[in-house]
Amino acid sequence: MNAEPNTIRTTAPLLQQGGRVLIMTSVQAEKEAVLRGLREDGRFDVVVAGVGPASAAASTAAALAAADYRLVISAGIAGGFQGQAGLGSLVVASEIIAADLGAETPDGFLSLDELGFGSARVPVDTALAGRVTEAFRSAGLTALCGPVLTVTTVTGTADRAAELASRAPGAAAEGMEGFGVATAAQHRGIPVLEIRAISNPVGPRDRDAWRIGDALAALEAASSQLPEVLTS
Ligand SMILES: O=C(O)c1cccc(C(=O)CC[C@H]2O[C@@H](n3cnc4c(=O)[nH]cnc43)[C@H](O)[C@@H]2O)c1
Repeated sequence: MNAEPNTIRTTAPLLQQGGRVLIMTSVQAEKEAVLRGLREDGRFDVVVAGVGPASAAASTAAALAAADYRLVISAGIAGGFQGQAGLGSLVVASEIIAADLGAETPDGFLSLDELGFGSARVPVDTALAGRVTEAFRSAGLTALCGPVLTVTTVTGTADRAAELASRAPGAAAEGMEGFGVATAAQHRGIPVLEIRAISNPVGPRDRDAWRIGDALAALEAASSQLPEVLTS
């Protein structure tokens, strides 16, 4: 490990002086959406990490061992919490939280932090996350900055959605890779962002209602803004 956990290295100006950015997606369709948005900007590498935090962490660690990066981004589609993030909108993580990493007790869930085994939260550079969110909005996209949860099981009931929202007040989205990508970046002292495009609501499972095409279009549009916002 090259840095203290929870240390955020300064991130500006990220893409100047030869700085490179690593973007991790879970599947090929997300990678292709990101690449379309980036329009062959050679300062970015986009890698498919696989689904779930373990595969994401292992893939990110391998990529970070192979080249120097100034920033790591976990990017993809995600579920949006009701009242927070609507279908086709974008969420930039203000914090990356492993929402089901802990222990169940008769009195409720205890997080890794409460158990005293480290932290289930990886901080982000909130100034950078805010700048990226503003850039998306300036481009006419619907975007918010809020906590993004990493789960190992996609939420499929209203009760589970409510339980997760109570563990992480203000939770905006849930995906399955952010905490894995962020942990690998944190171990090397490299700043991390998570950018999610909302394909479905977090709640009762209805796969037919997933709007993957709209989410991938939003992910592409968001990616097209990254070269400029990370240069300024
Ligand atoms: O079927 C397709 O065409 C397709 C295209 C792009 C992506 C997918 C996925 O299924 C990606 C899986 C990926 O998506 C994240 N995700 C999306 N919604 C949720 C959710 O409600 N809860 C948790 N994760 C979600 C997750 O990061 C998966 O790895 C399919």
